[in-house]
Amino acid sequence: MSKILDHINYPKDLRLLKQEQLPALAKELREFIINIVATKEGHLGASLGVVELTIALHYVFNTPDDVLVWDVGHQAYVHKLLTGRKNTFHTNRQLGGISGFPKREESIYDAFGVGHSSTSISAALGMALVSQLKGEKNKQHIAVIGDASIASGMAFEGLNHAGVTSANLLVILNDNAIGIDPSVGALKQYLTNVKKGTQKQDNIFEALNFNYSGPIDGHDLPAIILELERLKKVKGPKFLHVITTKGKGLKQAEEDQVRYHAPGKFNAKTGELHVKANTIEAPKFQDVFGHTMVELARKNKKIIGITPAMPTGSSLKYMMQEFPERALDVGIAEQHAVTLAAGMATQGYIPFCNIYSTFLQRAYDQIIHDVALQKLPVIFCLDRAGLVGEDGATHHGVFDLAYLRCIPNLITYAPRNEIDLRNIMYTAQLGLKLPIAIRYPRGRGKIIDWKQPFTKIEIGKGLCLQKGKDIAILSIGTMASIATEAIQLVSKDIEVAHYNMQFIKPLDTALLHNICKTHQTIITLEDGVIHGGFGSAIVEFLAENNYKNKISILGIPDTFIHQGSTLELQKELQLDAISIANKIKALY
Ligand SMILES: Cc1ncc(C[n+]2csc(CCOP(=O)(O)OP(=O)(O)O)c2C)c(N)n1
Ligand SMILES: CC(=O)[C@@H](O)[C@H](O)COP(=O)(O)O
Ligand SMILES: [Mg+2]
Repeated sequence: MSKILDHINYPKDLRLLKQEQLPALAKELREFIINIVATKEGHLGASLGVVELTIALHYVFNTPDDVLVWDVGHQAYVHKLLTGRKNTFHTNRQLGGISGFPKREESIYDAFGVGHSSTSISAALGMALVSQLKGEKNKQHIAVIGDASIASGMAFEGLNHAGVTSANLLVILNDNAIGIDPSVGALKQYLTNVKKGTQKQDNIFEALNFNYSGPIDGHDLPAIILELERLKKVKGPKFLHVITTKGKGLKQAEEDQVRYHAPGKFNAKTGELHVKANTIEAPKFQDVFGHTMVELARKNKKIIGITPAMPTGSSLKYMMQEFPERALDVGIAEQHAVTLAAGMATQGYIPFCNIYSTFLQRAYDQIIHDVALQKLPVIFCLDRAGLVGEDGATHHGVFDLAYLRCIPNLITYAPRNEIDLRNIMYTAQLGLKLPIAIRYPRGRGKIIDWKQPFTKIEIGKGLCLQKGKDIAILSIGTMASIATEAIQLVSKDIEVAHYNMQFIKPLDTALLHNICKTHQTIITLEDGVIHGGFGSAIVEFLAENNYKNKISILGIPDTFIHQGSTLELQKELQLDAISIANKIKALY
């Protein structure tokens, strides 16, 4: 029997359906998403939770003329299927495929590019205000934002502004009471009370001048459609509170919402996760961070762990389990996390502030103004540094070396392996006079036996990993292991020296002088942008000291890098061992 979804490619097809057909379509959409995500991986729970809401939005509103902005965008799979991407959805998040997030160049239905949270209200308000200026009276501008994302500062800034405008803005709060991990904070408590009907104080959103309605059941299609039809005719800022269940329709995803946020491969029929064969693997850097935090916190009572909404992703959850009062999830609040850490450091405590490299971009002024300028010894642990893979351009942590290196007082270090990560964490909590940023990649390292006794690392010291007279490679962080492979590939013909500089700041200038004097040709290797990053630091050193060595900078070129597996991207960017070996040969 032909399915309803077979006949739907765009919202215009959807709008031809009778309302009674929509629940069946919702079921088909869930099956479609489950079947593909089960084998191709991706974000699951969030999209399963907004199937009815997405259908209703495209059914009632005249998209793309009415604009729909998804916050974060990890929940936009249904939107993608209903807006021309059903036949390419199997390429979701893969090299050359469609993006896992809404992206303007991908579709006119993707009104705004997303990936980082809490931007939707500001973006939709911007569009709404321009509509007003253009005299477009009936156009609606809709921001769909989750309960964790709305608690972020940026979202509040947008609400605060919108409330004093007459913009045609509809903010839809998709409240499923969870982010990736359970939502936190006073706003979450407020929303829970609203749901339970026990909220005593005034409605926050009405107090901000929004025409508020809800909470309504976000899986009840007739109820949502009725309410959206009503809101379509209301002018000015409106706020609809919708209650949904993350993972709706897949038992396991409803029951273990954290795991099924992005579950990896699973059995589409049973919902069971694929269990890996029992092989001994090197740990994830994240787990090295998480377990080391616990170990250090047991001995040093002044240590505090901070994460903005990523306790599971960062593995700070281990410390949260053992020391709940000293390990804090502050919600999606990167700026707050940094300044909170700064405040704690003024009191002699030792905050480890763990933030994904890409999300720390949000808190740039806080690093400069609140931490570095005041020489506060905050320990930044920058997770997901370098290429992150399938999340793509919005999430690669490739800018940090460049954006941190120019900040005075900030020590910047990239561990070569798991043991170095442990040791620098140990070193940092012994007491530094300055802040330090420690950046490490997503995923597994290479050392199975990583839990070695702690050793102090000398700040500002690089390492000679291999001597060689012909060419010197200067690597940073985990790129060292790719450099090692490349050197092996050419070792029959070329003697390549390998230095892992460890610190981008302060640079080991004594070692650099030595390298420049003994090697005519130098290659720098980093998993960050080549403009302003590690290689640039070495070029500056050469220029400042009048060295005339031949130098080649390998890293991320001056362009945004799309999605793909990290290995695929490394090959494409010629940052894999074979490409680097070829580069060495070409320079020899
Ligand atoms: C600035 C920023 N910080 C952190 C994240 C990581 N992140 C992605 S989704 C998410 C949770 C979002 O929760 P919510 O808004 O409630 O949406 P839901 O997943 O429940 O639909 C987080 C923390 C991000 N994308 N952007
Ligand atoms: C949408 C989003 O920002 C997160 O879900 C992100 O995809 C998590 O990335 P990791 O899988 O690397 O934790
Ligand atoms: Mg949520």
